[in-house]
Amino acid sequence: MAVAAATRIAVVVVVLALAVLAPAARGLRRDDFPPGFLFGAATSAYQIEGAYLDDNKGLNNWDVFTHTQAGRISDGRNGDVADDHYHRYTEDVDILHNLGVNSYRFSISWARILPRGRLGGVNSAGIAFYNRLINALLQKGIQPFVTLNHFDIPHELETRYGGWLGAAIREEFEYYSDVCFNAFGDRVRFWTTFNEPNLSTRHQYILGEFPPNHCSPPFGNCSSGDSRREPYAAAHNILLSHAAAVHNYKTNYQAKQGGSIGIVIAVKWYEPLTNSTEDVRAARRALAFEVDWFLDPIFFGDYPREMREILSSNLPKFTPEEKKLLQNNKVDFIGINHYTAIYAKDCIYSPCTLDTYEGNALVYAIGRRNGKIIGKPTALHGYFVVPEAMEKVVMYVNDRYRNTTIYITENGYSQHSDTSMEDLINDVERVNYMHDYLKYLSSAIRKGANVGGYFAWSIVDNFEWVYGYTVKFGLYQVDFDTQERIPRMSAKWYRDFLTSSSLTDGLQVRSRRADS
Ligand SMILES: O=C(/C=C/c1ccc(O)cc1)O[C@@H]1O[C@H](CO)[C@@H](O)[C@H](O)[C@H]1O
Repeated sequence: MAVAAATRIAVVVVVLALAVLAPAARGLRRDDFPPGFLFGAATSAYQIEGAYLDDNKGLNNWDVFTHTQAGRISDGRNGDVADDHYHRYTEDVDILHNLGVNSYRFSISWARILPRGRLGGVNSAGIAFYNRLINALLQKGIQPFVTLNHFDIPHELETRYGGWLGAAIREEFEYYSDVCFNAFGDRVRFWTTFNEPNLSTRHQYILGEFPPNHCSPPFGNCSSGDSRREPYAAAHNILLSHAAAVHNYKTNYQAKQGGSIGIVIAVKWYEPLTNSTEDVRAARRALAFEVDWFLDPIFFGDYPREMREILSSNLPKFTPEEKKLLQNNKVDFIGINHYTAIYAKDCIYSPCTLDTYEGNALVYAIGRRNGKIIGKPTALHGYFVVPEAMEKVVMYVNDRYRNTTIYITENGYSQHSDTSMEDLINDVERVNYMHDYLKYLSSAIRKGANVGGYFAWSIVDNFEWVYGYTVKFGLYQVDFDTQERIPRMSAKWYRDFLTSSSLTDGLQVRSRRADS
C-alpha cells in the first residue's frame, strides 16, 4: 500500500514537473517569425456586432434563422446584441491596440451595406460604420484584414434566389464586393471573399444545421434538401462568385489601391486511422473533399479527381470560359482556418455509418485509435488539440498550391461556458494551445512554407453559431449582461509574446495570475 501510494505521488510529481518545464524548454519568440509578419485576432460580423436592426440594416439569414428556429441553437439565443460591437467598436479597437497586434480580421455584414441586396440600394449608414472602424484601426497602426462574406447573407437573397443554390446570387455578390472595394479599398490592404465555404456549405446543405437547414437521409430529415447534390451546387456558385469578385478587383482596383485578395478555407488535418493503404487513401480523400474542392478550381481550373469520381453527376462542371475565369484570377494568398486533426477511416472497402461531415467522401472521422484519443478534447465536439497538425496543414497547402502566401486566418481554443470562473480567466489550456500551435507554425516556416501571418480566434467571446454562447473562444472574457470585457491569461500571454523579444513560454505564464 505504502509503496503504491509513494509510486503514485512520484508519478504525480514527475507529471507536474514535466507540465511546468516542457514549454520552457520549447520557448517561443516573436523573432521566430519574419519581421513583416501579421499578428492579429479575428471576429465576424454576425458573431459580435449585435445592433441587428440599427441604422437600416436588413435582416440576414442568421437573424431570421435564430428567431424562427431558436430550438436549433444550444442555448436558444442569437446575435441580436452579441458583443454590441457596433456600439463599442472603439473599446474593441483599444483592446486590440493594447494587445500589440498589427492586424485585425473582421467581416462586413452584407445586409448592413445592401439591406435587400443589389436592387434595394446602398445603405450609407452601413458604409459609415465600417469607415469609422477602419479609420480607428489605422489610427492605431492596425491593418484591417477584411472578409466580405462570413456566413451571413441578406435574407431577401435567400428567399429570392434560394441563397447560394441560385446562380443569380453571383451577380449579387459581385455587386456587393464592388461596393466594398469602392468604399473601403483605398485603406484596405487585405481582402478575402469567403470565409470557410467548404465548412459552411456542408453545415447548410449536408447536415442541415446552418440556415437554410437543407438535408436528406441518411444525413438527416429536413423539410427540403439533397445532401449529395446541393452542397456542390452551392459551392459552384460560391466559386464563381469568388472568381467574379477577384476578377473585378484585379481589373479595376488592385493597381490603384495596392491591396491583395484571397479566400479562407477551413482546414482540418486527416491522419490515417491505420497504416493500411485504404485508410491512407481515405485520409488523402478527406483532404481532397476539404481543401482541393475549393483550391483546385481556383488554381488549376477544375475539381479534384477524387470528387469527380465519387460524386459524378452531382458535381457541377465548369464551362471552358469559367475555367479560364478561375485560372486567370488566382488568389494572391490563401487563408487557412486551422483548429484540429482527426483520424480518417476508409468506407469504400469496409462498412461505415455515412451520415457525418466526411460522409460524402466515403470517410468516417474518429477521434480515437486503439482506444487512445488523438489529442485533448475541447468544448467543440470533434475538435481535439493536435498542435503538430498545424505544420502538416501548412506544408500540404504550401506544396500543392505552389508556395502561394498563406495566412493562418483563424486558430484558437474553446472552453465550455459551464467552466468555473477561475478556469475561464486563468485559461492555461488556451495559452498552451496557442504556444504549441505557433511553435509548429514556426517550424513550417523554417521548412520553407510561405506564411505571412497568424490570427487568433477570437478577440472576445461571441455568438458561436449553433452553440450560441455556450462555447467561449475569447482572449477576452465577456460578461454578456454588462458587456464588460475582461482579459484572460491568454490575452496577457499574447501581449507579452508580441511586445517582448525574450522567450515566452508556459513557465512565466503559469506563475503569474491573469489579474496581476
Ligand atoms: O464556424 C466554424 C465551425 C462551426 C461548427 C463546428 C462544429 C459544429 O458541430 C458546428 C459548427 O468555424 C470557424 O471557427 C470558429 C470557431 O468555431 C467560428 O467561430 C468561426 O466563425 C468560423 O470561421
